Amino acid sequence: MISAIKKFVDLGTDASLSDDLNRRIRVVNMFSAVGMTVTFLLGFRALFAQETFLTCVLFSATILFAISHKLQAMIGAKRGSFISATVLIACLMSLMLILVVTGGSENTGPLWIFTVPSVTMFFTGFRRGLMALTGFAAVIIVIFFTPDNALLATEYSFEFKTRIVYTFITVSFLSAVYEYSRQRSYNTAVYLSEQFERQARYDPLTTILNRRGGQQQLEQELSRMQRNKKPFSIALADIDRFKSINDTFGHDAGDEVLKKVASVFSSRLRAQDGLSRWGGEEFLFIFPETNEQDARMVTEQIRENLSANAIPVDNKSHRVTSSFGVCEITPSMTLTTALNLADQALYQAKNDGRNKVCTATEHKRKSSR
Ligand SMILES: Nc1nc2c(ncn2[C@@H]2O[C@H](COP(=O)(O)OP(=O)(O)OP(=O)(O)O)[C@@H](O)[C@H]2O)c(=O)[nH]1
Repeated sequence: MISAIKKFVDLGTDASLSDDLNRRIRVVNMFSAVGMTVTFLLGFRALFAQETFLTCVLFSATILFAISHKLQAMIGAKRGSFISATVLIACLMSLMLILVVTGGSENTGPLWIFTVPSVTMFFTGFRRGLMALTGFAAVIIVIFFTPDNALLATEYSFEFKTRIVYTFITVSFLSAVYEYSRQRSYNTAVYLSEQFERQARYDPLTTILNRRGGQQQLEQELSRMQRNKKPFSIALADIDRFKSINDTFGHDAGDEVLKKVASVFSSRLRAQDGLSRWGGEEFLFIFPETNEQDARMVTEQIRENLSANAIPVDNKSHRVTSSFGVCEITPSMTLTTALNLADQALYQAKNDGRNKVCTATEHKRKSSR
């Protein structure tokens, strides 16, 4: 029973949608359930009281509430939720207009229209809600104040009608203010969480991904490889004798060099490749769907490009080189193993005299000699 209710309420929600949209979809579903139940029970009561018109209206509303619930799943979440919310609001407003025109039980029908502002605002948002409520208020005014009560099937005092209209406008205004500030707060919260997420993944100095961002990229690439079974490669790069740049020209010049090296590295990459700052003067490259030999070739071009062009900082040219360790990752390998192999290859490149590229296979061959 509980799982059936949960299924009904969750219909149309999806983890890929925003929390706000999923929440709206759930509320639309709950509202459909309440609308269906209430109109169905009232429809039965009207049937036994032999009020044919009211019975038809209420049962039609039950059907519309049920349709609005199904629409979300049929049309696809975002558009479906918009259409089903529109059907719900249209259904609610039509019921309210009938209550206003007929007076409902002992002329208390118009009191129900106060449910409209909050529901409309919540389901349709500030702008559309404001337009829908303005239209609804205009129709109510026309129904109430058409000369000789021509559009009313009952009679209300002038005082009652004006009070209802004033109060409705006030409640609508308050609901609009509430929805507006709710939307603003939600947008601010989303903006801040995106900023925090960005700060947590990017390196402020070089503006490329930091280690955390690189690690996430690696995990994404690993799961992609597990799906398509195509190996990919990584390369660890470490700037050669970077300490001497800091010691000779100062830490600020060192920072500038790091920024420029990151930009030289990025400029040689394909759109699908990844680059992150893995540590102080260490960088990680990810080459999707690339075997070790091809990754070696690309890395060799990057190495050549860096060493061939001096980096200008504070009117001085710095010849900067880097060593690289390349490793191909196969489906049977863990990331830790691959990073260790790339690290060992990198230190082999350092031992071989720096400004070199060494692959994990080459390192293995050399160390087994
Ligand atoms: N300016 C600057 N320096 C950094 C940063 N992060 C790490 N470093 C420096 O990078 C230097 C790395 O030096 P080492 O690990 O000794 O290696 P190296 O001098 O590059 O020599 P090899 O790696 O052996 O070629 C250290 O002096 C760190 O202080 C940074 O963000 N900015």
